[in-house]
Amino acid sequence: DLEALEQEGREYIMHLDKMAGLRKNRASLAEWAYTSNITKENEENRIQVQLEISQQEKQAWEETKMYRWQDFQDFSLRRMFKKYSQLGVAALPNDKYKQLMLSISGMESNYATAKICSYKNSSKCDLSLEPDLTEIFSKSQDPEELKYYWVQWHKAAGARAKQNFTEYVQLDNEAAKLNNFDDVAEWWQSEYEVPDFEKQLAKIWEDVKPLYQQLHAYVRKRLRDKYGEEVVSTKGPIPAHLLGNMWAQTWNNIESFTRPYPDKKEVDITQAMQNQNYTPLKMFRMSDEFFRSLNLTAMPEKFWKNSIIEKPTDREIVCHASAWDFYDGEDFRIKQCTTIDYEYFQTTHHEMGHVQYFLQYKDQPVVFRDGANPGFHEAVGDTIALSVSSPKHLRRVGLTSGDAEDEQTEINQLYKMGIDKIVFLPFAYTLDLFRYGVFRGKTTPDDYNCHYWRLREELQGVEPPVNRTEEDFDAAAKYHVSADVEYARYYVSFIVQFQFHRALCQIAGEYVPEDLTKKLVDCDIYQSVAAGNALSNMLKMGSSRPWPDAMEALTGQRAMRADGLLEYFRPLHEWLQAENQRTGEHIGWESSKIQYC
Ligand SMILES: C=C(C[SeH])C(=O)N1CCC[C@H]1C(=O)O
Ligand SMILES: [Zn+2]
Repeated sequence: DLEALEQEGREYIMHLDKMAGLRKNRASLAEWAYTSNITKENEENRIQVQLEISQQEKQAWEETKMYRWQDFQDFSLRRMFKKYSQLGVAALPNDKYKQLMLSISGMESNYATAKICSYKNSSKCDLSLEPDLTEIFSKSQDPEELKYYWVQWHKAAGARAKQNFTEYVQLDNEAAKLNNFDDVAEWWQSEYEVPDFEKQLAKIWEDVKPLYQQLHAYVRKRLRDKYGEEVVSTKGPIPAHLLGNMWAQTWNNIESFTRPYPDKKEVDITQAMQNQNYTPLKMFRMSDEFFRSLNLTAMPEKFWKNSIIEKPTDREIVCHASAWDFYDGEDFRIKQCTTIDYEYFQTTHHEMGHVQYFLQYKDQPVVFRDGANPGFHEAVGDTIALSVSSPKHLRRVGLTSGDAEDEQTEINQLYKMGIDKIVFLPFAYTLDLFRYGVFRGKTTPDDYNCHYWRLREELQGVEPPVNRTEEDFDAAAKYHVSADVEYARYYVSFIVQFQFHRALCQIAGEYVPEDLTKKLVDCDIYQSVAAGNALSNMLKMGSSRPWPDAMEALTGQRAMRADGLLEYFRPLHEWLQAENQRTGEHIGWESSKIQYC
């Protein structure tokens, strides 16, 4: 009878889940070995292990299909079977699977090991993206120097990846079809378990665009004031190399000379950290202490032993920050090439947020040890960082001296947060709108670059510093495109983190709507056990329930909405509208004069 069949199914899937945990542990160890020591041998070993594991997964998948799990009564049991019924890339025949793995690791190792020659000394050709080019982009205010490094990096990391990328698209789409998806775009979107995901992304952009356009207009004016009309036009897009970041995805590095009230005290966290001899380990200890202050879980012993928090000098590694779950309930790691600056202070909290999520759901079945959706996993650390970057918290930890919270200081603070959080949204939206078009075949290899820049101009209002051709492939100059990492997760994260932050601040008694002594911009949930417990209740669920259930557990809302972000930035939005009115700055941008199609 059905009861007995269901019980048999339960015993089968729990055993399968334990085996899956061992496979994922083995796969993670092989991938860690490769990305923390990039050698041909470690690459071959990683691919060999992935191949063996894909055989075992294929075997298990054949057995799982035999069960009539759709008729089972138990919701969680059905959900486990549903997840195990999707084989993934292992559905490819061996030779194609291997080819796909080679094309992705070819792009990723090219990105991680690319070296650029110095602008000032053409015989010095050992500059890496991290920390060298990142530091130059954070400090240089020489448009010619920035243009040189922008062009060199996009040649080395972008153009050189075009062949591998074209192969990867072909093979990954074949894998998608073997999993009953039309293409990889549909496969990626299925992770969000809502039928109208792409429409939701568009709706959020519609809600945020007016605020973005005001901020874009203000920044363009301040950049034109500094670099002149020849370099920054009055009504055109902003040249992408002048925004302090290789991909123009966050603009924090131009805060010092664009902030609204320059005569208010400079809040240079990077300088303060360096003056106080911060070390990478201190940054990690401070982040761990914040999580513990919320009654969340301390980083386990193995974390401190196995993590890599500084760039090694004796080998090549993948520097792009990452957090790792080894699926054995005790081995969790972070790998990043920490530098002592505000940006990496944020990144450290971001990565620790991933590990905290791992710790909170570690007693779930392996198949549920995942974010409620990929955006949730990206939002945990950032939500904590919203408290850490508040003036109140920075004063608490001694990174800024006291300054009365007057209106001008508050606008400067919201501006600092806005050139991080608001400007990121059109960038993130572009990256996956571009790849959706590629996977759907609307964008072919002959128009990769044209379509990429058309989207970046239309949504972000930026333009390349020089003309582009189809010899270039600028999208792959961004880690996630070269590493086959979906990016809509960050777009979702930058929206839901404000919904999480607002809920946690209310629980902590730090935010009371309409109470001017309890403003959202000043909220710091540090040491609030009540907030920590509410966050823990959501994180413990992992992916065991559809994400609207998880979101409702913490915020009472079941939908992803821009209202949290818009509420947080409302005073800035009003200020920008008045300021752009005062200066008569053109809102929006006319088409670029740079050739790229
Ligand atoms: C820090 C990570 C590792 Se999940 C990252 O890739 N992030 C964090 C924010 C956006 C995105 C990026 O750097 O492009
Ligand atoms: Zn992340």
